[in-house]
Parts: sequence; structure tokens; C-alpha cells
Amino acid sequence: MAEPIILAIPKGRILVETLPLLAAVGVVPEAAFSDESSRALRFATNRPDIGLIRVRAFDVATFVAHGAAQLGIVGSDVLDEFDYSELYAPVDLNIGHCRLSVAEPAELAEGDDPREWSHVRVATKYPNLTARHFAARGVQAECVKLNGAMEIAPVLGLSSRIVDLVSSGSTLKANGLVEVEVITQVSARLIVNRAAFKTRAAEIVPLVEAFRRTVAAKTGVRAA
Ligand SMILES: Nc1ncnc2c1ncn2[C@@H]1O[C@H](COP(=O)(O)OP(=O)(O)OP(=O)(O)O)[C@@H](O)[C@H]1O
Ligand SMILES: O=P(O)(O)OC[C@H]1O[C@H](OP(=O)(O)OP(=O)(O)O)[C@H](O)[C@@H]1O
Repeated sequence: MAEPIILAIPKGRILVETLPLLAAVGVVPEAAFSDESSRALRFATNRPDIGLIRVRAFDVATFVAHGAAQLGIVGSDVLDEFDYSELYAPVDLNIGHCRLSVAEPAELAEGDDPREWSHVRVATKYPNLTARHFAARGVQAECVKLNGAMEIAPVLGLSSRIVDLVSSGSTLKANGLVEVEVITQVSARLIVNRAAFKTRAAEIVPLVEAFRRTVAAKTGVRAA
């Protein structure tokens, strides 16, 4: 039998929303997959032709772009940050909804107008996306790369502004920050390695179609 198709799934928030989606597609992981304390990284499923790996959100795109996994589930924030030409993102999974925004301390926001900035220093996990966004309107962005806890940067003087994901807004609020500009809306996507999509089409196309149908059924939209 051919090697199983590997589907890369991110740890963290998207994992919780991914499990029901996978079940609806007919892929049921072995029990250890949902056990956060399990140290395993690779998991079998009820389908002998499909295996799963559980990796960090940013690494899902890297594994799939390099063909180490054939498919993956990842936020559009990660896709926009890396802009990998090897990735095809055929299905918006309608999970992991949030937005990427610029935020700053509430006191600074009073009387501040982002449209008047010519230079901005931000702490962010998304330096490429941020620089591109500001460059498009002639603003020079100086990015300090962090991997988490961006919201603490302004109060400690690392940068007065941040670019980070916002959903309920409670993390910003808890740290005295307010959203001053939305850069982009985010949702999770099914991604496919372009080369694998051609060489293993017989296995991958039905899976992509199963995801497409499942999402369409959940959202009440007819599959195209
Ligand atoms: N507040 C949120 N609401 C909805 N979706 C989110 C939210 N925060 C992040 N996401 C989505 O989930 C993905 C993973 O985010 P998460 O915060 O779980 O990763 P992380 O913990 O920062 O990653 P890492 O594994 O590198 O530590 C993001 O890329 C984004 O698409
Ligand atoms: O607007 P909210 O609903 O408060 O969500 C926003 C938070 O969610 C994400 O972090 P997450 O909690 O996933 O953990 P992380 O800091 O480890 O990335 C993001 O980085 C924000 O900190």
C-alpha cells in the first residue's frame, strides 16, 4: 500500500474546532490525538490511508509547503504571513474566526489617527504581513518580532503599538489596549501541497471534496 496521506493539524485553538470537522469528513483520530498530555506527534486514524501530525500553527504551513505533509489546516493569518507559492488553499473551513489588528494603549489612542502615521514601531508575530500592510499606504513599519504575549509590549516600553489577533477583545482589554485598525479578517483554511495535489490526485481530490461538502453542509451553502 502507498504511504498514508499526512494531514497536519495545529495544536492550540484550532484543534478543538477541527475535531468535529474531521469526524464529519469521516476521519477519526486515535484517542491519543485529543490528549494534550500525549507526547506523540504522529497519529493513526480510522482510515489506514490517512495519518495525522499535530504541530505548531506556523509549522503546519512549513510541513505542507515542503511536502512533508500533503494536507494541513491552518489560519489564513499564517498563509498571509509566509505567502508560500507551494501551497494551494482550496477550502475556507469557516472555523478559527478572528481578525489581525493594530492596537495601542487607550491613552495613546485618544486623539491618535492611524491615517496620519508615516512611521510606526510594532511588536508582532506577523512582521511580513504588517510591513506589507503599512507599505501599501506609504507607512514605514519597524517590527519587533515576538512569538506570543504581544499585549505586554506597550506597557514595558518595547513598542507603543502591537499587531495581533483579536477575537473577543478580552486580551486587549485586560492589558489596557484598544484596537485602532483592522488589517485583515482571519479564518482557517484547508491547504494542499501543489505537487502532491498533482501526483496523488486520486487520494487527495476526494478528501478536498469531502471537506468542501462538509463545510457547505454546516454553513447551509450548496457545494460548488
Ligand atoms: N483569539 C482567537 N480566536 C480565533 N482564532 C484564533 C485566535 N487566536 C488565534 N487563532 C487562530 O488559531 C491559530 C493558532 O493560534 P494559537 O494562539 O492557538 O497559536 P499559538 O498558541 O500562538 O501557536 P504556537 O503553537 O506557535 O504557540 C492562529 O494562527 C489563528 O489562525
Ligand atoms: O480577543 P481574544 O478573544 O482575547 O483573543 C486574542 C488572543 O488570542 C490569541 O492568543 P491565544 O490565547 O490563542 O494564545 P497565545 O497568546 O499563546 O497565542 C491572540 O494571540 C490573542 O492574544
